[in-house]
Amino acid sequence: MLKKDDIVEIKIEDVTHEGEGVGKIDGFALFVPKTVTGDVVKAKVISTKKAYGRALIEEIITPSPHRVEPKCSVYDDCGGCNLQHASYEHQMQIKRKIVSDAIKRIGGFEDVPVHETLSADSENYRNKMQAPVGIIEGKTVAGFYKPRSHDIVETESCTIQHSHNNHILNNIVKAVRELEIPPYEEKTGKGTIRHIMTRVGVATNQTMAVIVVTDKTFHKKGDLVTKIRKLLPKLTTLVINVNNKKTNVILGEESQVVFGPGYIEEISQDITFKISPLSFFQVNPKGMELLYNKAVEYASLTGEENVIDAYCGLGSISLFMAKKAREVIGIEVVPQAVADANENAKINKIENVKFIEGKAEEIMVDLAEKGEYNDVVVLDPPRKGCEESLLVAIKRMAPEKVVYVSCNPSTLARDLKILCQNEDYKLEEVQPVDMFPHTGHVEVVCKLSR
Ligand SMILES: C[S@@+](CC[C@H](N)C(=O)[O-])C[C@H]1O[C@@H](n2cnc3c(N)ncnc32)[C@H](O)[C@@H]1O
Repeated sequence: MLKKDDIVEIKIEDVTHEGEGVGKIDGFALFVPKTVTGDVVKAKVISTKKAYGRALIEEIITPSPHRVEPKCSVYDDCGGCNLQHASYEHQMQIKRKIVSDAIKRIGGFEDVPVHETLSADSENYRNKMQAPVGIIEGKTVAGFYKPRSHDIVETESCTIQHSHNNHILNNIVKAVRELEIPPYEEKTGKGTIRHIMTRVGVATNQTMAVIVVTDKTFHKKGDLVTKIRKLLPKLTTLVINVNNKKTNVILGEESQVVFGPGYIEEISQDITFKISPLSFFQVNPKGMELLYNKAVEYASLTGEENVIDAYCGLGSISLFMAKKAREVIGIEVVPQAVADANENAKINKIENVKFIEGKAEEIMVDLAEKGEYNDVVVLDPPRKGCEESLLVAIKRMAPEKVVYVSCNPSTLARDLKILCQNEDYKLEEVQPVDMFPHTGHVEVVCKLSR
């Protein structure tokens, strides 16, 4: 039985859905971050449970043929990426296997085709950055957390971020540092600046910065705005967001637009999207197009269909589908996202969509009880997946097609199993899409038919 501080030699046999390598010692599973299948490493055990433990690399004895030199200078410490040490080709194989394993093990589907992972941009692809601000050795810094901690790793040039995001972050941190505005300290609850969020409209070149603070009337606010305007003359909008709660949630509910419109726009396949600070928008615009085109293909639209887009965010899938369907109804819980969705329909002169604000599980149950019929239901829930009541409501509604988009293969497989119980639906095919290169995350789109 292994115990903490043991040093072991281990061959890595697989990579988990969290992007960690895993091997076995006498049947005991050991998870070793930043390893890849085929590595043989010397590792130090840092924690153990009954059937598994975690260990950190001490030395790479034999590197896997899939191992490459990470591009990022802070990769070893940072918790943002965890697969940069694997060749990009191999990352795509890892992700396909993660999806395929979940579909088989959790969903119980043996013979469903899981296609090769689709990929678009793999470097500087992220259009959104959320960086915590803190102090290291007396210096104000921003970056990302170390794995499983809230210790900040200073990051000036994140290799997966769009260059505008890095530039904006560095300059706002410079301004905060020069003005000596205190960063928020989680332990004491003191200080002002909590996070800096930046967003880029890649096709429009519009940029947004959101500074998350504990108090909207903070000392030197005017000086900070003046400095930011000087350092970042091309920044198109600046928003102050107030979050004074003891919470891991980054954005608070109150936002104040300092200059510009308070949102940015992105254009994708001739559709313009207005994106507000609190609205969800896919982080990899090129990957997003691959994903949505596949979702539209799986919906098999002919122009006659009524579609429900549950968990619609600011209406992105709804608008993609609306061009090829009779009508689309989007359902979304965040009021600002619904406001954006309505605005987006208007901007793009798309009239066959409507958006309902509320919880998808409640609205779908309601629609099913009223006997509403729809031809296609699209699901794109957050990581925790769908409520069972929503899946049962879909089965009552009995649309011909369900298109399930997910960023979590485990909850996806759990939900697919429920949809396919009693052969109500058949899972036809599964398409992984690499929306998050160099991290363990993967997006999936599935086609189900009655
Ligand atoms: C993964 S995002 C997908 C958004 C959109 N389909 C897209 O591709 O941009 C999930 C969305 O579900 C929303 N959401 C979370 N819980 C919800 C619920 N119970 N009912 C409706 N929407 C919900 C979130 O606010 C978010 O906009």
